[in-house]
Amino acid sequence: MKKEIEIILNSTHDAMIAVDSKGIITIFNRAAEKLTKLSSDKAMGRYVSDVIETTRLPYILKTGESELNRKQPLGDINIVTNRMPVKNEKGNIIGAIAVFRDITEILELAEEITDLKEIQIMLEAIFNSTQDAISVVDQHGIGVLVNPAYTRITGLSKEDVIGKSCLVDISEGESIHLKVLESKKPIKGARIKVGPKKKDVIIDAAPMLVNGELRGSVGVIHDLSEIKRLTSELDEAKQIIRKLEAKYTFDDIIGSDKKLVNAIEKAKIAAATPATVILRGESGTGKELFAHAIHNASNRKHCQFVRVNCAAISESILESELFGYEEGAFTGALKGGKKGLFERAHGGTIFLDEIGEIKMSTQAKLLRVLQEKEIVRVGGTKSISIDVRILAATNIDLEKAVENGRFREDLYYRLNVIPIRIPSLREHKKDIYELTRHFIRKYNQEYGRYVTDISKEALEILMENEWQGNVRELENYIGRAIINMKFNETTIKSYHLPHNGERYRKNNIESGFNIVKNKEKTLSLEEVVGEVEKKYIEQILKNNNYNRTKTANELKISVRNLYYKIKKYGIYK
Ligand SMILES: Nc1ncnc2c1ncn2[C@@H]1O[C@H](COP(=O)(O)OP(=O)(O)OP(=O)(O)O)[C@@H](O)[C@H]1O
Repeated sequence: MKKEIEIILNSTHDAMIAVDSKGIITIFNRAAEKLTKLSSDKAMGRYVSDVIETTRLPYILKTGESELNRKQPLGDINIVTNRMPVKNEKGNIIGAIAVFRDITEILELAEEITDLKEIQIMLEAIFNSTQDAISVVDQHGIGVLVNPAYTRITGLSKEDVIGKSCLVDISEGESIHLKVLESKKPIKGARIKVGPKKKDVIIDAAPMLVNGELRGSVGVIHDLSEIKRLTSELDEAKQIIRKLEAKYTFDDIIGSDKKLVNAIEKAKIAAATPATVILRGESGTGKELFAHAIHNASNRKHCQFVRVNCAAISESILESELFGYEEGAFTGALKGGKKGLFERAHGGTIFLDEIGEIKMSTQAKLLRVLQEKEIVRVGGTKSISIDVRILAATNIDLEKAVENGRFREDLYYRLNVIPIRIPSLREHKKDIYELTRHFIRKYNQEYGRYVTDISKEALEILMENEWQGNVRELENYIGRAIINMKFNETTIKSYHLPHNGERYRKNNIESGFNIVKNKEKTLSLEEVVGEVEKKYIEQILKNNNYNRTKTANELKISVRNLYYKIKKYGIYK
């Protein structure tokens, strides 16, 4: 029997030490040897505290109390111990026993579990807060996980998809999850429609492989309307940036007619001086093109070129845009104030387009800049000196505006240092062929076409046109003609030329009502008026080849009001 007990004691992983009533060691098993690194020969028959200090067995002998699950370090390991007295039938203490176990590994495991829990919490936070929807399915294509963004984008809740086939959320297109599960390969940029609202989305999906075994598929769903919105914001930003750099030079001005060449020669001379230049001419004649060329031929070409469309910015903010403002100048003013465009153009050129549209009080401030070469920020008192070359442009009769008291005479003279009149296209029709070929080359690049020329008959039609919208109108006209051509056609023929004006005009109001008629739900009166107004403005702008002054005149509204509406409705050329 003694032998059997010995085998049991030595085969358990728990270390065991027993003592008699005097504290002399009577049991010291293999696990105890391993743990204490002592052989049982050296331990057996000795007083326990002489062998190991930490057993506390003498204390148990004395008090007769048990100590259970006590955790403590032992050398460089951690142990958990149970200690208890051994009593006879009468209840007298005849010995004590200590059973202990190495829990270092368990503690390390627990630490790892805590780390894993933290990672899990972090992943959950990312999963729940990302703007992109995430959907996870198992290897059979059954939904297992979706995040809140998934519900926001698709309109489907967890309950709608979890435990269900991955086909439930698709309203148009194929299941990308199924394709991934089938091919075990990732798919990028797939476009489908999801949910009851048929949301347009782009999906990137990848297989989940654990040790090479397919366990499911994870899909990230991007809201396409959001991407479209961001792209259009980016386009807008690019438009603004484009306006901040002068990209044309005199080489980009096409034409050899004497009137145009005279204007170019005058502009080249002006470019070599620091003098203020005013560019006069109808809309679309190339005033901005000339302004770019003058800047790029001047010694300021390496500094900023800032273009300000004085008609496009509302009167109330034009001043603060031009001259900047001090902190607290008005409600909504930025902390620390803001630099104006004149300060930003310091060392460079400012191009004040549509200068005839600015109100009298701003004209007074502008005069000061021209006279004193300094500005005062809105809400400020300090003068800031600036070194900016001024180029201005207008298509209105400034002399008449002076006569009517709408434009300051002193400012007129200050601006009129070097006036350059750019001829209307009617005055240099001879250049139409050269310009047409120039625009053909431009659109070939833009549209990836191989148009080489224009036929004699088509050119004759161009020569007969009045070109109220000048070179801009011709440019758009050629663009539309090229769109009308088949891909294998290389010469613009008369039948490619768009029919102008009247035909479109007749249909304007009708097409305006059609948009309203075709709507699925009943729109509010304001929405209907807005839709028709937008469509109508777009049409008239198109008829006038985007000549804003002419469009405003036809619509009988101010140019500024037209700019406001163009911005409000997001009308782009
Ligand atoms: N001589 C020319 N050679 C080549 N392109 C030209 C020429 N004149 C005008 N253009 C082109 O015609 C379009 C209109 O020109 P631009 O914007 O300079 O006119 P603008 O007189 O400033 O018009 P607006 O008064 O309406 O602002 C531009 O795309 C410009 O590049």
